[in-house]
Amino acid sequence: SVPNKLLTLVLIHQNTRLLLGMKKRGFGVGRWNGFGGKVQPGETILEGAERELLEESCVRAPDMKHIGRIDFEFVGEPQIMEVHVFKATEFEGEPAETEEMRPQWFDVDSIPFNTMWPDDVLWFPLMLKGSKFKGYFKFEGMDKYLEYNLEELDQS
Ligand SMILES: NNC(=O)c1cnc2ccc(F)cc2c1N
Repeated sequence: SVPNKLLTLVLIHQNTRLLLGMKKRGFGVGRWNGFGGKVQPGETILEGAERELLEESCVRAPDMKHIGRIDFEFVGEPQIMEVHVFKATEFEGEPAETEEMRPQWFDVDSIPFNTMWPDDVLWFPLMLKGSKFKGYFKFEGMDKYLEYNLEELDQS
């Protein structure tokens, strides 16, 4: 009974384009991803998301909204990774490369799923269409999930 590890993930979705970053080091290195990371003690999940977005991409997105939560379990690890997903449409500044991330715009019809986490292809459509969602994936290693569930939540 270990408390979940709180993480954030921010996607900037502007009309037909999506901002992703190539992770240059650390967890998920070599994959295109949204921006985010660990929530620090004393900050809210939203504050953590805003901080990580700025640190990793050099932009701010004051209109970001919480759109989902996905819990990731890894076989053999007691701590569940609780990822809170946020989406923004507006941003301030210019996306710029940092030590962590190389940002790039992708058309929503050509998202590079083959160089992303394998679960993204399942829930990105929900994120792109504006649904709220809750998911769970059990991973064995970094490239394969053994089980999952994913549900769209009522907006009402
Ligand atoms: N954009 N997708 C993610 O950020 C993502 C996807 N899958 C994961 C699976 C296990 C994990 F620990 C983290 C992620 C994750 N951050």
